[in-house]
Amino acid sequence: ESVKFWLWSEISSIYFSTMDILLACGSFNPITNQHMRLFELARDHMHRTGQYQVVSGIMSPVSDNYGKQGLVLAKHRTAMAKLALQSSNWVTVDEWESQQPDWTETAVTMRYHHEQILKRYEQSKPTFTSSDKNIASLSGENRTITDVPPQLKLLCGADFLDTFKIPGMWRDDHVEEVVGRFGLICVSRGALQPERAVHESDALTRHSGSIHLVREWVRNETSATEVRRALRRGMSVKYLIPDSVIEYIHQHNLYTEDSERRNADAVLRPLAKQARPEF
Ligand SMILES: Nc1ncnc2c1ncn2[C@@H]1O[C@H](COP(=O)(O)OP(=O)(O)OP(=O)(O)O)[C@@H](O)[C@H]1O
Ligand SMILES: NC(=O)c1ccc[n+]([C@@H]2O[C@H](COP(=O)(O)O)[C@@H](O)[C@H]2O)c1
Repeated sequence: ESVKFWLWSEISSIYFSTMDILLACGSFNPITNQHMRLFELARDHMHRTGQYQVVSGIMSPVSDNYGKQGLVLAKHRTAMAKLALQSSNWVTVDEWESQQPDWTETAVTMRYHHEQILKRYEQSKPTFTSSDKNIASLSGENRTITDVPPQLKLLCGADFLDTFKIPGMWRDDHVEEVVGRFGLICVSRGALQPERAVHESDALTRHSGSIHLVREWVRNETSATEVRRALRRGMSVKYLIPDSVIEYIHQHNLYTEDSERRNADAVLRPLAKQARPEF
């Protein structure tokens, strides 16, 4: 009986779940342990619904012309993220966004990754007989559902959700696209109230079925800003970010009074770009 139950639960989880790929966009200036925890928390949450199988995660550092104060070069932010994520067997860093000549809207980054996923899916899709059409392989954690391509979802923290309501920060059609077409997983952050952010936005409420709110019970208020502040003051950031990243920062003398002044008077690129009437 227990074998029967096990088989049933295995097969049903394959048949009834959707494969998901999580994409986190941000400065990662520098990457922190909590950035990596976001992926773990989101994956556990999605698996517990019984409806989603998270197969991989992508971290996409923003490009140099984002205009955020203290932003160090993308090549360093990417290198640090790669060092940190050496410890993950399912999350990788993607450089496409960081290498674009101008800052890229998150909806556009999502379109790019969505296309890449579809391409890879089409290339790797095996052919099936009608009887085994849904199951490609059933081998431990590598099982795949092949008649539906993986879905891309945006992964973020609660402060990201709050940026949707900042005037001029997001185009309405991009919010629709990110949330409605793709879907969003938002992890709580400190005292922020993501439920309220959804409630107070008509667009987010309309698509609340595609928004997954994850509660982080071990409240962790690590922020890259605080990490940079500690580094400038010569204080320890050990256990907030991986040792390999600390070493990289010291080797390249990355976070200094000077680096923090970078973009100090700049307008954030989304605000400047979206303010242009022809855009
Ligand atoms: N402690 C945290 N809890 C939940 N989400 C977080 C946390 N830190 C970062 N995030 C999320 O990670 C993503 C990338 O964040 P980002 O690179 O801006 O880091 P940050 O720590 O917020 O940086 P900064 O302090 O410079 O604003 C965002 O979606 C953000 O909400
Ligand atoms: N209109 C948009 O697409 C839009 C606006 C603001 C921020 N973002 C993105 O959100 C992320 C925010 O990162 P930070 O929290 O580091 O500022 C970045 O990846 C940025 O590109 C997108």
